[in-house]
Amino acid sequence: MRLHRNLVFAVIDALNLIFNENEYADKVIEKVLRYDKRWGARDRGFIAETTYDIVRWKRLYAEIAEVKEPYTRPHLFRLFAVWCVLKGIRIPDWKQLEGTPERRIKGRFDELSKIRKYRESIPDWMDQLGEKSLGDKLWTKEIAALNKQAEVILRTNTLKIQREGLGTALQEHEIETETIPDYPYALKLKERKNVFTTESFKDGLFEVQDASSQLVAPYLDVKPGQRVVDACAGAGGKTLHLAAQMQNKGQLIALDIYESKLKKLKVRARRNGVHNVETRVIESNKTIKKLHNSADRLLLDAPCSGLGVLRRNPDSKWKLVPEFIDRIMGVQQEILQNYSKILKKGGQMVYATCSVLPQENSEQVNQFLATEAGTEFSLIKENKVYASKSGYDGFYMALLQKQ
Ligand SMILES: C[S@@+](CC[C@H](N)C(=O)[O-])C[C@H]1O[C@@H](n2cnc3c(N)ncnc32)[C@H](O)[C@@H]1O
Repeated sequence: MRLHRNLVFAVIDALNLIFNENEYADKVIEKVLRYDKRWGARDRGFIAETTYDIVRWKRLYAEIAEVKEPYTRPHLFRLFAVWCVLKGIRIPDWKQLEGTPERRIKGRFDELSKIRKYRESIPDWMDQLGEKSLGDKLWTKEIAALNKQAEVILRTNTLKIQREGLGTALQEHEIETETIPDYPYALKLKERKNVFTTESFKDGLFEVQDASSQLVAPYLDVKPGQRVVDACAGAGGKTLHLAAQMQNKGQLIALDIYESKLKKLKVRARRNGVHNVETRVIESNKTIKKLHNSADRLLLDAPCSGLGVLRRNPDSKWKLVPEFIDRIMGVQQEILQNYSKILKKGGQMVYATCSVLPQENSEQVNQFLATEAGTEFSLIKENKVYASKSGYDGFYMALLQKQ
């Protein structure tokens, strides 16, 4: 691979913003990709993938390169040099990369790879928490799987097209896909491509949604004509799936505490041809009270640590702190206790997270069932989805019924 100076400089700029200015990786990549309109798909792919790679392996690379935060530009070039050597890319004769100690880098890599927190490039606290929560064997496998680059998975919008038709439509844009057994709406891209510029996307024929996330809406078993509440709807990834499962019939109420997210949901709903969704911002407990005892189905896609989706958000490894997980666990229990009142008698709800930690998942459900609010509920089934077993994101979902 021949390295192009302007692309590498864009990567260095991106790393500076992510590591030193604490900006979000996805936003930074959007920003640097706007530097030069002439860059083609391969150039853009190089910038995005190299930046994500170095973000993912920050701790390991920094240990190898012997650099500490805040990183100066020469430090960032040293991280980049480690990336080149470990990828087997010839170091160009640029002055920023002069004297790269290739053999030492390989030696340090072999040595550090024996220790999980370096090999998997994670903070000490995360390694300890993962091991304590999942046990040594499962955590070792899980964190390795969570460090793999996520494939691009699409969810067919069955309100507009069936999966086979979507595959054919994408082929016309030279996008090759394959189905995934046991995921009835999913198409996996055979090769990473930008799907957002296709007519099929603009026409709302699909959404980009990980395979594990596609399990959540069907778990709630919604029916056309029901009254369904999605209480932590965000920008609506699962709301749109619920609407498709309801065949656009019935009432779907999408709630969130952030209006900005619900605005995005409305744009996506229009594109998807979803007509049965109404958004409401949760301004106070009054918004919830008005809905008490009214829903046939309720989705609680709770805010969480996001430990199950590290493949797609590797910068979370450096932005997450244990105090956030402690705080969000309190919010999860409050959501279970307060929002479960939205369900009618006989109604069903799904509590879901994109975390693999039992304390955010089954332990929250058990704790809820042991409280007064939980006495009316029983657990029907739960699914603990591990990246190391499924090959997709880590997720949790529990189906509960109100007596
Ligand atoms: C896991 S995300 C939802 C993702 C979304 N359901 C999707 O499929 O795209 C959790 C959402 O909960 C929202 N949230 C956080 N605290 C909340 C609360 N107390 N009540 C309702 N929603 C909350 C966040 O704004 C965020 O959008």
